[in-house]
Amino acid sequence: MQVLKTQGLSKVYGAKGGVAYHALEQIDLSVDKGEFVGIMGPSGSGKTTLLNLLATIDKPTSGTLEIGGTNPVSLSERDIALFRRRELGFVFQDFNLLDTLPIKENIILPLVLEGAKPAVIEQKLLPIAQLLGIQGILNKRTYEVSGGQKQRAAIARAIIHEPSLLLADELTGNLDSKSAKDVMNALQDLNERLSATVLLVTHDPFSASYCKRVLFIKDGKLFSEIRRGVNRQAFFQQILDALSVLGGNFDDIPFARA
Ligand SMILES: Nc1ncnc2c1ncn2[C@@H]1O[C@H](COP(=O)(O)OP(=O)(O)OP(=O)(O)O)[C@@H](O)[C@H]1O
Repeated sequence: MQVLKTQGLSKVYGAKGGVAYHALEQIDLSVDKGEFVGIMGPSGSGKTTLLNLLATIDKPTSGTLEIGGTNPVSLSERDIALFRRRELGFVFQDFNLLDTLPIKENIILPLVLEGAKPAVIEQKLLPIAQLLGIQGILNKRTYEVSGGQKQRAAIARAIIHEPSLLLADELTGNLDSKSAKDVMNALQDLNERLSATVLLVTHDPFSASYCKRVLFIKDGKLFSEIRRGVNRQAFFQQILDALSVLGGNFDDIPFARA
């Protein structure tokens, strides 16, 4: 079953009056339920632009977009906000947890916003917390837990309402290598055990090596695609090779890590 489909998706900045800049051109992308897809590309290649379109934060100049069978571009502002809340989960580089709330309250927020009953909330919370290895920190405040634990809590919050698609933006960017590994292993478990559909935008070949498929974009166009076999380390090497063919400017790539 297809969760995400784009056809000819394009974004031109400054089209009205200013100098037109084609940030994304004719992106055809399709992601099935349960896939774990990475998007990589040099600085300025259009990754954030693509993510903003998929996140329904920005609208395409042309082309079509479907998430879970709905074209969000056709919805009213109010319905887009609801669509985003129900159909999408977000994980960001800087966690975006609310420091005034305990970890548990942060995680259950999407269900509280939906008016779910306390019993239903408890029923959904524990299995996800266990899967992500954070059941022991649910009553702690955000300042009492590590960066890796914060990010795993953010992943739990992004998935607890069972969205069609989980969008992750540089989710290991603020983590040391041990925490990054824990977070990526947790995300992989989530993808495999719950068939969660994940789309990850990253500069980091180590994080990307956890994906089953990585797409590379360059100058706003899809450039190439590689699929992972059984061996993650071998895929890491394939990603490095693909990046060197891609060229361009990559900031802070930790080439040594596998
Ligand atoms: N609001 C905007 N107006 C005009 N040009 C923009 C705007 N936002 C992005 N761009 C341009 O579009 C291109 C793609 O930008 P985008 O932020 O999507 O790249 P990126 O791949 O995410 O880069 P990075 O890895 O550095 O974050 C860049 O050349 C950028 O300068």
